[in-house]
Amino acid sequence: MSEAVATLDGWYCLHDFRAIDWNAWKSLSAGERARAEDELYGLLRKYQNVENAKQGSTAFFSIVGQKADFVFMHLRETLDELNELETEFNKTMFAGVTVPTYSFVSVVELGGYMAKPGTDPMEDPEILARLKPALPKSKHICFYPMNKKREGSDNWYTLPAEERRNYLRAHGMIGRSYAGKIKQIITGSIGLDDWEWGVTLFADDALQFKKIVHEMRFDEGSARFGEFGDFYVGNLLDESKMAAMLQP
Ligand code: VOV
Repeated sequence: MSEAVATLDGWYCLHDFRAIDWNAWKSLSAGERARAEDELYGLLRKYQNVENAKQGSTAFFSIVGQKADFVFMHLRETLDELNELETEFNKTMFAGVTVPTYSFVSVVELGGYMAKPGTDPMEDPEILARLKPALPKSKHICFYPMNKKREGSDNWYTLPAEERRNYLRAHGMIGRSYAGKIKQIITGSIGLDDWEWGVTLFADDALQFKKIVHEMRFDEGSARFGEFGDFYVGNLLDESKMAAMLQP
């Protein structure tokens, strides 16, 4: 049996994708729409307060294309809190005109492959900050789930740990060349959802998503072992942008 890597795990994560039922939204009266928006913006402010108190973080982005209209990416200490957030939103009037399209449950993860021997990573403030991060307010988001292949000789999980470490070192070198252009949050979902990881990228220039994913496809670790789900890409939302989007 190959040696399993010890992961470092941080905040739990829920990606909650919704579509807006535009006919239902337009059929509400002006008063009902105003109440629904007030309730939504009240929640956004509540999420911001949680982030200010460093008890979690929430990213709110529109989604381009037909897979969804917007996403909440929530990070919280416990799965219970994520459940409460979901239910709280579902009870709002605004949620009544949305349709859930996809969700992904995971936990912020750092692999132990690059761990420095003899040190306790949980004592390192830089690592703790990466496990419980404030989500970037970049202009764009890109999310996709992925697996590492388990087929015949291309089985990530039967590779010796040293070989996996070498692949990830090469992967990290490519990643580092995007410093300042892309921030990545890797969340682990083995045992939590239908894929093994969620990859969430943030950038001010959306073209950098295409560039990094393209470049990584040629890296042997991704070329041999990477399997990818649907891609979601979108733009940063706030109260005023959402209000403009919801203008009937
Ligand atoms: C934006 C840049 C960027 C950077 C700097 C970066 C660096 C690193 C390092 C150093 C490490 C190893 C962690 C450890 O062990 O300490 C990882 C780990 C990982 N990555 Fe990554 N990654 C990036 C970006 C980045 C992207 C764009 C993708 C998607 C891959 C693609 O083909 O589309 C990805 C995936 C992952 C995954 C799924 C893991 C976990 C693998 C495992 O088996 O555990 N990642 N990643």
